[in-house]
Amino acid sequence: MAVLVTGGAGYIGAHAVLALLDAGEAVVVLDDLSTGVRPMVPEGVPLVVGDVANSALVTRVVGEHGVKEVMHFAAKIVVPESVADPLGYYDANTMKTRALLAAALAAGVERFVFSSTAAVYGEPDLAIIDEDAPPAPINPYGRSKLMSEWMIRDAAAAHGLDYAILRYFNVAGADPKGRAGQSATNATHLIKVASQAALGLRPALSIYGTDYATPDGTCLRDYIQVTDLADAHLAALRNLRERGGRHTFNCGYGRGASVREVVETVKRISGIDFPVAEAPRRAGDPAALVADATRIRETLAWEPRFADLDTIVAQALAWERRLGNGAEPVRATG
Ligand SMILES: NC(=O)c1ccc[n+]([C@@H]2O[C@H](COP(=O)([O-])OP(=O)(O)OC[C@H]3O[C@@H](n4cnc5c(N)ncnc54)[C@H](O)[C@@H]3O)[C@@H](O)[C@H]2O)c1
Ligand SMILES: O=c1ccn([C@@H]2O[C@H](COP(=O)(O)OP(=O)(O)O[C@H]3O[C@H](CO)[C@@H](O)[C@H](O)[C@H]3O)[C@@H](O)[C@H]2O)c(=O)[nH]1
Repeated sequence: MAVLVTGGAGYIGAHAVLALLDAGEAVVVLDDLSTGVRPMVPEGVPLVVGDVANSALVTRVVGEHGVKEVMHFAAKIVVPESVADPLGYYDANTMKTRALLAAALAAGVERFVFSSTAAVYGEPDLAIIDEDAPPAPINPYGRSKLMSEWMIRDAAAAHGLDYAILRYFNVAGADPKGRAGQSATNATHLIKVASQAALGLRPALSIYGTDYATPDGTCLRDYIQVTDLADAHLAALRNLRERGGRHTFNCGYGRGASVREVVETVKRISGIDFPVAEAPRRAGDPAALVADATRIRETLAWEPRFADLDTIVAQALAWERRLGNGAEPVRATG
């Protein structure tokens, strides 16, 4: 009986695959390789190249691998792209999740773990957000994910599915053993971009907005290390197996770091003083997004192992060095 991981050749999905393998679970990956890369799927793990909306394919994979559980990571994830191409995002994230859900339910899947996002909260009044805060996404990406959450809840109520919706805050860092990391070439995430600037792979870094109502004027984010996040998925799955249920969990640490703090940390850890420019605000950026993570800690007994920003940055730099050297990601052995 294998866990079906959609998007398992992508950044977070690949780390979830490693966490599952490390825990002795069988895994099958379904990925269309639109942003994911084949070498991120460890040796020995079946990779089915295809679309999550291909119902016949999903039915076949579920049947052939005895799948009862799905972790659904596959999505488009770039916020500005979602503003430029909203219908593309509703198709990729909302409609394809609907198709996957329908095929999975019809094929007998019992448990579903879904990648949602802090973007469902929009621009919250409160700096620290718990799961009961009213969702109010401010861009098509966040709305495409919120609609998926609603579909999962409704389908679960009608068809008896157990689920965990995980709302990630800002995901960063890399596998501590160096087996995986953020490999996308056009990534826009701050820690990735700053690491590339430190290694000379980008000429400079721009800080978007220095006039926010935050202690140093730059945005605050709750950066969660990707292996800790993968562990949270495993804990959520085990909880569903043991107790069933329907859950929504914030995934973060409950503390914010400013853009300036992140930039200073990357400079200090790398020992490289790369050029930094102050630029206007980026459209759609809330001033602060910090998770109240009480629920996931209490319900799943989830204990982060890599919550320190220095550690996260060191991992991101190590991974970037490896990619900068032209090396392919290592094929992990699990
Ligand atoms: N990176 C973050 O900070 C962040 C924050 C919140 C939520 N998320 C969510 O986490 C999930 C994973 O994000 P990521 O950062 O690993 O992105 P990613 O782009 O690295 O991974 C997405 C993977 O899904 C695959 N994929 C996309 N559409 C597909 C389809 N129709 N069929 C099959 N495969 C498909 C891609 O090839 C890729 O391997 C997404 O659902 C994203 O919305 C990410
Ligand atoms: O070159 C850069 C890149 C980013 N930032 C700033 O850094 C902060 C973090 O930005 P980024 O790393 O792009 O993440 P977010 O825009 O916060 O969004 C991420 O985190 C969200 C959850 O909090 C997820 O929904 C999104 O998918 C994910 O991209 C923001 O204030 C940006 O303005 C800069 O100043 N310069």
